[in-house]
Amino acid sequence: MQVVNHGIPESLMKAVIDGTCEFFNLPEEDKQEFAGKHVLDPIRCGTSFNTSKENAFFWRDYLKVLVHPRFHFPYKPQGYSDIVWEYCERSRQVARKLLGGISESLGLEESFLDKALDLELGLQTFVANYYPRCPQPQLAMGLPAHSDQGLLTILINNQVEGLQLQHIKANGFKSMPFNSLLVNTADLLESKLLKISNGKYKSNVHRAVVNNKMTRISIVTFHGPSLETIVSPASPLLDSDNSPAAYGPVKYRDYLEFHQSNQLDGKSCLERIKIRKN
Ligand SMILES: O=C(O)CCC(=O)C(=O)O
Ligand SMILES: [Fe+2]
Repeated sequence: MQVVNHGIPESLMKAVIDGTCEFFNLPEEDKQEFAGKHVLDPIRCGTSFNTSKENAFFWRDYLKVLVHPRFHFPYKPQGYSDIVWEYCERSRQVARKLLGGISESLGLEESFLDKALDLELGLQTFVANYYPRCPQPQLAMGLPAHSDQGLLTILINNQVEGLQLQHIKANGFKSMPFNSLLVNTADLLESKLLKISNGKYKSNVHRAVVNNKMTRISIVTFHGPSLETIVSPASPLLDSDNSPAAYGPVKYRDYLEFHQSNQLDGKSCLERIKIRKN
């Protein structure tokens, strides 16, 4: 979905994009300091998605940082951290407001998901994606088709087209307009609500393509429950005969670790927690 009137100033979004551009233009040895080793390290930057598992790399550099409940961030370039802190605060407010609306749309109290998923201590991850100009874009991919982990993701970019959403009916991918705040519904929202809400909140599958004219930057904030939350279908919505649980309970920390340690491949992680019927 696209969100307008979200209250995040355009100047702040632009400052985040500019700071990101400066970060990726730092000398390689400066960025190495933030490389990180484990998928749950608070600051990690690198290339592709998971180079230890991939044979061919994606045309993408990234910076991934855990920004809530504790804010971490690289200390350079100067001023980048303060700008991102402000942006993350505001995007988290937008995400919580949207999750309140989603709760209500399912006939639950506005605060239902907030309380059930402990969003006060919710994990928020900031990801900056940097896709350099690519001489042969038809031979490369920025990020392959995937669904996001977490509940909701909020995305902005530097006004360069590249994000494509999968359209089941059209049997293909369609480009998204590039000038709005884009919200993707992510895996845990599906696991909590699929079937129960008649598929109203499926996690959407998307990918990022590259081009040969301009570098593309996207900023994605992932909003999830607290790491210790056990996510399972919302009990007020379950009815053991008509709407049985479609997904098994999973601790968010385990799901996140699993998602980040594998290759990006459609919804394969969500499939792992699906309850199979014999
Ligand atoms: O760059 C984009 O538009 C998509 C990024 C994305 O899907 C992600 O970081 O999960
Ligand atoms: Fe994504």
